[in-house]
Amino acid sequence: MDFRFNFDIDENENSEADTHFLLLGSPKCKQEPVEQSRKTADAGVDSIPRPGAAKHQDEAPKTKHCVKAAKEHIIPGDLNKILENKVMETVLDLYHVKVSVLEMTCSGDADSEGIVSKSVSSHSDLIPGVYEGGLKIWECTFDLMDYFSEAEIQFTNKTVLDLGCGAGLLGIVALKGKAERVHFQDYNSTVIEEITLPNVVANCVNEGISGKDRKTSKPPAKRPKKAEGSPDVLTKCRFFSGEWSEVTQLLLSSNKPFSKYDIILTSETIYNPDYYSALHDTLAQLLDKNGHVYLASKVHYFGVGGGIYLFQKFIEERNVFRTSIIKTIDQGLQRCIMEMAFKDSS
Ligand SMILES: C[S@@+](CC[C@H](N)C(=O)[O-])C[C@H]1O[C@@H](n2cnc3c(N)ncnc32)[C@H](O)[C@@H]1O
Repeated sequence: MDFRFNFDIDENENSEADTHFLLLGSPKCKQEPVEQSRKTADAGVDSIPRPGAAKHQDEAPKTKHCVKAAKEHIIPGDLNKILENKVMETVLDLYHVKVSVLEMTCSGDADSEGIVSKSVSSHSDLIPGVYEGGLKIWECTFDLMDYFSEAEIQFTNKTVLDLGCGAGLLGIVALKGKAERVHFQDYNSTVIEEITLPNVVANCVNEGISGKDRKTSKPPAKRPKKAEGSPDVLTKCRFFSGEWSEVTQLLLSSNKPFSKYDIILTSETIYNPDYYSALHDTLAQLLDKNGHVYLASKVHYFGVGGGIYLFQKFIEERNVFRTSIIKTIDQGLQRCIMEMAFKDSS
């Protein structure tokens, strides 16, 4: 699969994105004098470099940056609404929304962030701080799915987070593996509403698409069958959008009971070193003390700068987690699967 990066957003485009966010009123925009920025930069969890923040604080006397606020997405009562107008295709026996059709049909309220049109018009799969790639299924998702089968990873009765979920296939596999709870997080609310939630419903709700269709992947079902009956599986799920530190705060401060995750799954989320601090702190705050993170990544993201060894070094310097590379995939761009657990876990 060919991916397009766009990390050279010109000033106008960036400010347009910020204005757009302001008009929507969803993300919080903070304006900090440089001294304040420096203070928070030394302060650990709150010092997270936010998507959209200037890379080098010294170059920006005042940093105005938008933080994509966290939101929990309420699952609509009428599940058929979620599948309405969706064209699905299959991969590895899983159904997912066909993005090329979504690109032609999704606008207005359905794409209030404007990320579908921005991604198409900029020919880009990543627009930092605006769109973080969740409309597409990235190849390391499949590496991680293969690894689950090979290593016989058990999800039964586990609490699982699919972090940076995009299509949500990893969380869907965990749901099918009888996880007790699965939460899905993506940066973009459009991704959660137009991709992740429909995929969960199509794959998991009362066989939203019939088991018969599922076995014959040719031709793929274009439209999911109606979701019928009690959507028990959805009572196990929660869906969140927003920047990682904001989602963490929302989960930890919410009135709803929250227990930490036994397993956090995350694929292709370490391409941008600016986000490492936020990602590290999110994992540290949300993982159960005996939990495991399974992270899949390319060895290096050309043009962006991140990669598995850079992230591993970052993690080791923080001295909270132990890491091990448990699989290397050598076809095409080299890719890896890394496992993480707390240093002091049993
Ligand atoms: C390249 S996509 C990968 C999507 C999916 N995991 C896959 O493998 O197909 C990266 C994902 O990480 C999430 N992400 C990246 N940076 C983020 C940030 N700073 N805060 C929250 N989510 C972020 C986005 O939601 C996005 O879906």
